[in-house]
Amino acid sequence: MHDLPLPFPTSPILAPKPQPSTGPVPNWDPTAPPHQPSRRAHLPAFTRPLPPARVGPRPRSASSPKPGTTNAASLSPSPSTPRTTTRNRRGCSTGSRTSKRCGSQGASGHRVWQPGSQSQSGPREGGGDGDGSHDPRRLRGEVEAREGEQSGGWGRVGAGDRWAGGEEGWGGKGELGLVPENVAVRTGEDGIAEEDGPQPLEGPKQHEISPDEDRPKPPLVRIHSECYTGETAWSARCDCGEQLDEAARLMSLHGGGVIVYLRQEGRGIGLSEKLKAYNLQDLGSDTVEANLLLRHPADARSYGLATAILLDLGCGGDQGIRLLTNNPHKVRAVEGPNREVIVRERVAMIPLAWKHGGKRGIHSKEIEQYLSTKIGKMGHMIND
Ligand SMILES: Nc1nc2c(ncn2[C@@H]2O[C@H](COP(=O)(O)OP(=O)(O)OP(=O)(O)O)[C@@H](O)[C@H]2O)c(=O)[nH]1
Repeated sequence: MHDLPLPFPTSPILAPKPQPSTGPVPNWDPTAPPHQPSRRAHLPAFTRPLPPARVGPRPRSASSPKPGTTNAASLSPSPSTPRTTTRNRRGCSTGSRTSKRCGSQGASGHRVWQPGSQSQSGPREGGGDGDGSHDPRRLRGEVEAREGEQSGGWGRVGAGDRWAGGEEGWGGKGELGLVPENVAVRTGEDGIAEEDGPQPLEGPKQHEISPDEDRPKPPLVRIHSECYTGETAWSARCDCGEQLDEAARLMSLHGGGVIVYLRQEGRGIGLSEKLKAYNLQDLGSDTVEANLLLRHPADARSYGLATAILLDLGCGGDQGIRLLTNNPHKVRAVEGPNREVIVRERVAMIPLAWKHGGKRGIHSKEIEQYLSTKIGKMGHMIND
């Protein structure tokens, strides 16, 4: 049977790509109006549909979806938040691009918190990195090109989940963790959730209303670069693992957010080259010098994919985002040349050891050198 293009995004896992037609379509009705494939049918399927919610049973209310249609109820920021997007039998979201809001359930079927309305902002004059890598049309192509490479998919983070791309683990060139209020974060001796950690379900209100404005704050966003050594092995050479957990913790306390996980290990040079750089650092080079000695740029990353992902989630427009970072280049890069995504606020990621006088977080000679090189040579702003 011929597969007509679907009017909603499909997961590469669940749905085969439509094959080009080689002949007349069986049962084709010549009197029927020509099929107009929707624009969405040709857009990349960034995400795969949510697995069944794992945050425990929820009482079914009269407005609960019927079996066969699902939505991300467990990620719903507020019981009063209208949920209009449902899924068809394939589990695909039927939400439309135009109605999508950053944080609302989007094309992927994921729900990320996003308050308020938004409109598209006009282009920014003379903005951007100037290297052309953030042209949204190019970004879209970049995502499409990478779609084929995706080995896993997208995941959300729910209670009990760690930072993995859903059930199949890491995958793809960029991954997304959607952080609901009941996110699980690491706790322990140096844990970050002990003192003022997330308060599941009974936690803070999902929509933070600032006193002087009646509209909610822009969503928190973390664009995180892969760091196997820091996040998985908890190396004391960098604070990457701490930053990832801290981002999740902050989002869990402040109504959710978006984590875009980019597979740009070692600032884009890859794990094996980063390990070579570590050897050079042991011989006295700093992180920048080590990269240069290995004939790599000091920072080989790009953020065009992150911009495209945020746009796909509806994070473009006037409301903007609050970006968790100390890296000014990241702020500029993620906005794109025409300021497709507006960073309204930079939220500093202060090392826990600095915040807590060395009582918490990572402390080592290496990390102090690592941080001082970031400040001195890469312009990072590690302050509030
Ligand atoms: N080449 C290299 N990469 C490193 C080193 N230490 C950590 N990384 C990588 O650096 C990336 C994290 O980037 P950072 O520069 O620490 O931080 P950032 O993302 O630019 O800035 P923040 O948003 O403030 O965290 C990850 O991909 C790590 O794997 C190192 O010594 N050498």
